[in-house]
Amino acid sequence: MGKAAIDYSLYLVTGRELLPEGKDYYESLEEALQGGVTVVQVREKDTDTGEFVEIARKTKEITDKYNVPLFINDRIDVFLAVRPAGLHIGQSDLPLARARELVGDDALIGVSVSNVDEARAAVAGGADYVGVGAIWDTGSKDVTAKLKLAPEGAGVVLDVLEGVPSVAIGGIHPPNVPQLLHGSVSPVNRTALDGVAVISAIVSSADPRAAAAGIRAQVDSFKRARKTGNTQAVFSGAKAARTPKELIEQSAALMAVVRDNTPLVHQLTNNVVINDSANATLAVGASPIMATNPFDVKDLSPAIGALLVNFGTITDKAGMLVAGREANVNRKPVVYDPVAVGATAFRRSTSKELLSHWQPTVIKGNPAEIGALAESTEVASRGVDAVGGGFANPGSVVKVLARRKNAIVVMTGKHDYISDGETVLKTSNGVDLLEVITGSGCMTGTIVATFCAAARLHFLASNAAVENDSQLVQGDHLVGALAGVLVFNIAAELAAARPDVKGPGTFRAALIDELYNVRAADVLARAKVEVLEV
Ligand SMILES: Cc1ncc(COP(=O)(O)OP(=O)(O)O)c(N)n1
Ligand SMILES: Cc1ncsc1CCOP(=O)(O)O
Repeated sequence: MGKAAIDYSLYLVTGRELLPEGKDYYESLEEALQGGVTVVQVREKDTDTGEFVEIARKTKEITDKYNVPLFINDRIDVFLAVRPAGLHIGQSDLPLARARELVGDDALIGVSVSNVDEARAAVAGGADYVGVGAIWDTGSKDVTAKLKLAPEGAGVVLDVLEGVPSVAIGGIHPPNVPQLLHGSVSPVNRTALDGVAVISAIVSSADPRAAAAGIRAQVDSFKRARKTGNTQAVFSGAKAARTPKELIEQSAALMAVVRDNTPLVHQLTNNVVINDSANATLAVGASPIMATNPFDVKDLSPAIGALLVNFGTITDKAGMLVAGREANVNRKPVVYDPVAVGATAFRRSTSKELLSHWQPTVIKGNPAEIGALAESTEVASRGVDAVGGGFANPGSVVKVLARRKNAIVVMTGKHDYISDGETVLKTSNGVDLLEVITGSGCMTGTIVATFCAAARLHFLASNAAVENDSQLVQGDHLVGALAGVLVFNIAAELAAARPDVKGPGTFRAALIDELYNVRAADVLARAKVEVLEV
């Protein structure tokens, strides 16, 4: 008998110790199955063999009723006593080759992997699926000393699986499922997870049916969209190759969307630029809100058009963590500006923490910041500024980083480079005076966030009836990012050309004026955009 194909969408690992008080294990299991669990693994860490076998046997009776495959965690003896669909083993358990000899060729074997080497070995050894983790910290198992992969780390593992199915495990709960699914799409092959494995998200719930149904719906909608959507550039919403003229026209069109809708642009930004950023937001026709308190930002999230997280002075990390997570939950664009991220170890670790907590839609930085995120040593940073001549191939740097982070990447400079991991754009607007006022890069982030809000609103207005979960945040954010860069730089050009501008001080005031005055016609006439790759 051959192996049956398994739907790994929602993989329940049991944990009787986590049941709510008074909740019966078998009752919880059955409700979870009714909610849509597709695979079950019995995991008993401190149970005598006899009792483990009895629990596994009864569990199998229930899973059989729902036609759901059952796995046994770690214990070959329990597997052999009960003969369910398969065995799940970790790196310190029975070796895969020995396990295969004992269970036979018809049984399935799942293997836990936490890095590329373990994943390659599991694939070579004939694993039927891999459990990738731990993704995040969890109270269900002590993973304190272990590296937590976060969605990005899981994506790197998915690239070496050669078609072997995968589930992610560790700290997975409904609010982070969309971030996990979208953020772990692999950088090279664009492979996605086949499912999520959870203990506490279902077992600890008083209503496991509803808990399971909620997560199952999240996984199903992601999978549906992957099947039907454009999987090449799912995070930008780009559907087809476009000419520079089309991209410029689409960018200019978003200016009216901003002015007609006045989106609320929530900004956690540094205290050097907070006032200029708020004024720049108002000038282009949007509405700034600069709230930083974690309690405040959670309530605000449903109402905002977009979120900007600029960590220039990193005074509000708690607010940044909550605001980004809530923006993901509410499916709002998140623009991340990792100011001077390469300059200190603290900044690097804070950036890692933020990006493991939420999924950005756009990452905007100067060459030093983008280089630091890409772990490149080609461009160094001095404080908040980039030094040196720049990257030999800037288009490739933004494209590779975009694929790794599953985000649009904008690298600012004399020329700006923008990529969604497929298309690479180069823009050449702006003026030298931008370099002698503080916060011009931060204001670019603000205006990019504003136009990403518009890109989402534009999508929702024109596709109201269309289900499209292929993106975490709907809308064409490649164009949102491009529009932000163009509007800001063209306003700067208009400001610099004014006869009343004599230097940085007058330029700064004129820039706010011209962000207010700049029109679609100016963008159409002045935008310099090249498509380097499609
Ligand atoms: C689906 C899935 N993935 C990973 C694990 C972890 O297994 P292991 O590494 O053997 O650790 P323990 O579960 O034994 O603590 C899993 N159980 N299931
Ligand atoms: C068994 C296991 N292996 C890695 S993390 C983990 C625990 C997952 O539990 P939870 O879903 O409650 O975080």
